[in-house]
Amino acid sequence: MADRKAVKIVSGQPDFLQFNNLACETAGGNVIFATDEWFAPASNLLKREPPEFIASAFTEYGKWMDGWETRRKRIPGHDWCIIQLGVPGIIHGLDVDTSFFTGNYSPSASVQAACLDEAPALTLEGDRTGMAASDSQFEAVAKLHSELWEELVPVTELKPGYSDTCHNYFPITYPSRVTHLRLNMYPDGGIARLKVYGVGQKDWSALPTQDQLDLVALVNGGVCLGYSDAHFGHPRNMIGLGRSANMGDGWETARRLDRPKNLQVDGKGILQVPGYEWAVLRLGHPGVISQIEIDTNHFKGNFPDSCKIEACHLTPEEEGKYVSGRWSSDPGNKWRVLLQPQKGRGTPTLASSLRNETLTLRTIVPGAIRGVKTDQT
Ligand SMILES: NC(=O)NC(NC(N)=O)C(=O)[O-]
Repeated sequence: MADRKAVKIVSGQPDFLQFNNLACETAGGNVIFATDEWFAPASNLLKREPPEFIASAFTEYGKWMDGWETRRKRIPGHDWCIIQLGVPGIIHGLDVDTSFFTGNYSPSASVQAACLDEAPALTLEGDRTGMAASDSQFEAVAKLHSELWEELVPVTELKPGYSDTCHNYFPITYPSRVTHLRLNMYPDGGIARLKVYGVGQKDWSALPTQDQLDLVALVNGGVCLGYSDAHFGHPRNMIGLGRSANMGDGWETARRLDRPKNLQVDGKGILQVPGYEWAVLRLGHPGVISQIEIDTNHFKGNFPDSCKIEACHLTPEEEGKYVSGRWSSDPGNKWRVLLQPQKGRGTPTLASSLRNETLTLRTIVPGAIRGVKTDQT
């Protein structure tokens, strides 16, 4: 396989950024409680869009900020909020992003985790003014639930929200499934986003084996393990919840700017652009694949010329051998074609041509799907 680029790990950035954001609002993440939301609501922490700063924007509460920002504390205690993950799972890393909070960022933070079958029964309503609850009431709620929480990140100084310091990355080694996080700010201040990078973990034991479901979906534990290019959109977007809102919600590569020197004409006189883009996705569970949907919604002038899907079953050890940037080689001759190359369509979707196509490769029990996307001309 001609490899355009190895998986891109931008130098200095942690590997865990490749995983899914399990707390993102588009994955169903939700803030269920916050001690104070005077300047800006905690729900902003989970927004998918990068934080913004609008110098002229003020509200009746103060400067408009794109994040969670509490008042300057004049009483003992600290501010905290509880986040219900959209996709419960194993967490590999956190980004506490303080973008644009400079004179008002939270100086320190800690993060706790819990696995709760039900959301904690919080007796206090968080309110914007924070006036409804006295500090002792807040402390009572905190204490009530203290046995639920295990420490993921101890109290740690944060860096301010300038462009070169705003990402406060924390690699996490915590082997248990997490459903809820508690983010603590010491004592108060602002944080723009909390990104929770990990892999969803579903309880498969409760599901009948004959049920059809999307094995690669983020909510079912699917994850992108590698790709050739993610210039405009990461391939993990393909496995998000529901249909995409716009092009930014899909996988989009950069144009191959080296095209002119690589153009070839085949035996039939048809122009060919050699090479292709690829992404490797691990399924949430091994299974028999009977249907594939490839949705090119919104990609009209830039949909892929064609695509092909290959599948294989890999043990964790075998996967480990591939992961070190060597997805382009196939030493074990493992990959089998699941979907022969299909011509893409810009509109409305390629899915319409595949939705009814049943692939009955009953002899293959894939543990991964490899999607291969050619570049447009
Ligand atoms: N200019 C500010 O941001 N002031 C205050 N914050 C907001 N959002 O108004 C503060 O707490 O420092």
